[in-house]
Amino acid sequence: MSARIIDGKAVAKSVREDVAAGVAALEKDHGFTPGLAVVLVGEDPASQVYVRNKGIATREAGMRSIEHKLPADTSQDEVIALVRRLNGDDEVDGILVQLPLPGHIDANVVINEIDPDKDVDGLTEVNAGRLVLGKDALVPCTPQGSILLIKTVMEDMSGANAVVLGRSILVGKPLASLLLAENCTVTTAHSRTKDLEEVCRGADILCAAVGRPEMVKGDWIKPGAVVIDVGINRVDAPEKGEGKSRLVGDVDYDAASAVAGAITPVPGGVGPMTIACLLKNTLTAAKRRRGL
Ligand SMILES: Nc1nc(=O)c2c([nH]1)NC[C@@H]1CN(c3ccc(C(=O)N[C@@H](CCC(=O)O)C(=O)O)cc3)C=[N+]21
Repeated sequence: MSARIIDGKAVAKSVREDVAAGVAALEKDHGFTPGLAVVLVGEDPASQVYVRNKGIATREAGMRSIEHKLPADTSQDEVIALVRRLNGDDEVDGILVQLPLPGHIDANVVINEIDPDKDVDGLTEVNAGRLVLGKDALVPCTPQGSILLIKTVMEDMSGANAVVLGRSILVGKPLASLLLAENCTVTTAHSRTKDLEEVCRGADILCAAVGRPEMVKGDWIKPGAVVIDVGINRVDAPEKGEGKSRLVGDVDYDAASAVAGAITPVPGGVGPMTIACLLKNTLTAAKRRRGL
């Protein structure tokens, strides 16, 4: 059997179209346009690409993109001062501080300065608390996108065994909370988990978010399972030529897709959903801030 391929790019496109329609409706009915502020500190090339892509996607959805690029030696206090200014700026509905930050800046401190109602990454303590308590949170984008992808192939997750591989603050922990909210029986597995392969083999929904290239093998997967590969790892690809690289997930895709019922590819799976959900959160934040 060969797994159904979950087309993250296509689902992301449809989410972005919905957001664009929502933005247009806000303009028409209420006369305002949501704005997303992105803060980038330093010149990390990968981060520059992400920030550029976010700006393009934001404008494509009809929203305003406000970009703040600060030099690598900007002090933590200066970054905090900027975040506070954006908190107080009524034209700004969402704030994203691009991670990672340079080593001399404590990301935790900076992130928690963001007004929780503008925290479109869902990374503040307030939004993490809201998520766990089942209140209206701004939900972290990658886990939110993962849930949307599962829903395209599974109508009802109720009672399903969901295994999340990885316990990061960005993905693993919030994803486990979201799966629980969908009435799954949730196991969070990690580097200390005993009999990891056996735990994975019990999963009706297996989400891999560990950042280890192709760690999950085909025989770890229950036949027919839904496999969500959150990993984006760049590995050498000498077969493509000297010095070339390619992207792989945390799952051995070829082996897994022979066993799974449905699977997300890398690239083209969860990645595109992250940006789509960022736009979705920005629209949500803009509406909630105005009591709509
Ligand atoms: N505050 C903050 N929020 C973030 O959400 C955040 C961040 N910092 N720092 C960096 C990571 C990384 N990230 C990605 C988003 C989309 C793709 C994506 O669309 N990837 C494409 C492939 C892109 C390629 O070809 O390189 C795909 O998987 O198909 C990847 C990675 C968001 N991040």
